[in-house]
Amino acid sequence: MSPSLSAQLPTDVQSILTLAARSLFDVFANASEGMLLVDRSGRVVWINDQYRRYLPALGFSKESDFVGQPVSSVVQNTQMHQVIETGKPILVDLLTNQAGTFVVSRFPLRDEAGQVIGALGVVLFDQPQSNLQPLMSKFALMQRELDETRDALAAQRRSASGARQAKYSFASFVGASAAAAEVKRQARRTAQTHSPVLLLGETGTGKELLAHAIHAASTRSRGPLVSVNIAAVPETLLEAEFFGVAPGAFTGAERKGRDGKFKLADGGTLFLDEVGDMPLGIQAKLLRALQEGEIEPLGSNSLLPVDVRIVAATSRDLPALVRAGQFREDLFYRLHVLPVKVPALRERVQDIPALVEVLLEDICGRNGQVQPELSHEAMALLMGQGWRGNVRELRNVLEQLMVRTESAQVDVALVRSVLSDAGVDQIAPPASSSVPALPAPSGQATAPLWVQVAELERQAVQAALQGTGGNKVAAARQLGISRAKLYQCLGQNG
Ligand SMILES: Nc1ncnc2c1ncn2[C@@H]1O[C@H](COP(=O)(O)OP(=O)(O)OP(=O)(O)O)[C@@H](O)[C@H]1O
Repeated sequence: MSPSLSAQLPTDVQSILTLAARSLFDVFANASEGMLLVDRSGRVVWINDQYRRYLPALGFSKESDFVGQPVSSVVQNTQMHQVIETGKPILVDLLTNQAGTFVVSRFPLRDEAGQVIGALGVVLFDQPQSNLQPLMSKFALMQRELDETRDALAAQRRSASGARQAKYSFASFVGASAAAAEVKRQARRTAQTHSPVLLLGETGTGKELLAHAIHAASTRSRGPLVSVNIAAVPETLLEAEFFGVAPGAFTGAERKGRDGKFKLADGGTLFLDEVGDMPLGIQAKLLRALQEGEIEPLGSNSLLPVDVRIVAATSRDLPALVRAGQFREDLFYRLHVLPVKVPALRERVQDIPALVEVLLEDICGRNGQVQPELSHEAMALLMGQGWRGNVRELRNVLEQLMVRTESAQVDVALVRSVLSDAGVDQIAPPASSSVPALPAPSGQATAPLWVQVAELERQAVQAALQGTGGNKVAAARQLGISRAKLYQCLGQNG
């Protein structure tokens, strides 16, 4: 039967709205899985028949024990009080409690004057896993695709910008000498804090390696590690490199804007290599970024918060630069919170055999070469050098050695020839009959540690003395110890 003409919509708006509200309520009441009403104070005043079946699961056997109670004490994780407080509906939400997981809607109820006088809760679905399965799996798929795309984009950005995960850990820092152990101990301690770290040491001593290791051992290890070699970036480009460029600030390639290293390192570590080479103008801006935790991209008038941990390194004498007015004193103190002095290779000659072993393994592995042995004299000669370029210079010499040898053993003559061609300054060329300062034979491994250490020290001092023709001052300097310590190592009292 078609609807009769008399069954038409009322003509005044108020009546239409009242009708619409009642109809909607009826639709919800019949099609939903349950409804509950609370008053202004959040007390349950009514539930419908469908809702009643959840009472046992909520821990109530009688409706009269449930109705009349504050909703937050009878329905775990309810958000009805939030709707009453804010007057805003929560159109779709997931509610999980001891009765299960539900898709729910919550609406404020208002009086004539617009005052919130209560709220209506509707259970739309009580088995979202099965009811909403197609929707949920589509959502999960899209979410997964979004995550994968985000990861791929972040990886692309990282490789394009120099941001990456740490390449080295503390285990990569080869050396068991007292000096090496001490620098590792200090660097490890800095990894546990959030303050800036300042790595001080000559070129090639492993400052960058330690910066990676500090990042890898810190709570930021999952974040990016971004490096800037300040000496390698022209002064005019440094500001954009650090702080980025706002869209539209420039024309051409920069039109779209670009993130700076600070932004790229957000949540991670920014390694500032050669910080002593930073121009004064940028120093002021860097100081502000460190103090305020905010940066201002070029051409933008707004400040961007960034959360970056700074590890800086320099081979220059920063206090001297401060005295000469080339480095800001306030920035120096800001960076000098956790200074770590990285020893020169000549201060830890005992580590040279282990370094040679690791570096040769790497070089030969890359070239597909069989790793040769170095004769004792050849090793002693390497241990007697000044190594102004430190581990990097040692590696270069070993690479050249590998190019020039085909034999299973490298002898002292070849090492001498490579050193002289490479222009390595021979601070202490040992006599060909020298006794190399090599680790104690394994037969001594059962002796108490202090005996073995003392023996190693004695051998190192003797090798250095032979290299300096008996000059104790030169030998002590070469070993990085005092003259008194040198005598002590020889078992003499100076
Ligand atoms: N203790 C070490 N163990 C193993 N390899 C090392 C060690 N120290 C340095 N190296 C290697 O020596 C090379 C130079 O090290 P790195 O770049 O970290 O030095 P740096 O002090 O940062 O130098 P620069 O100041 O010139 O930038 C790298 O190949 C590094 O892996």
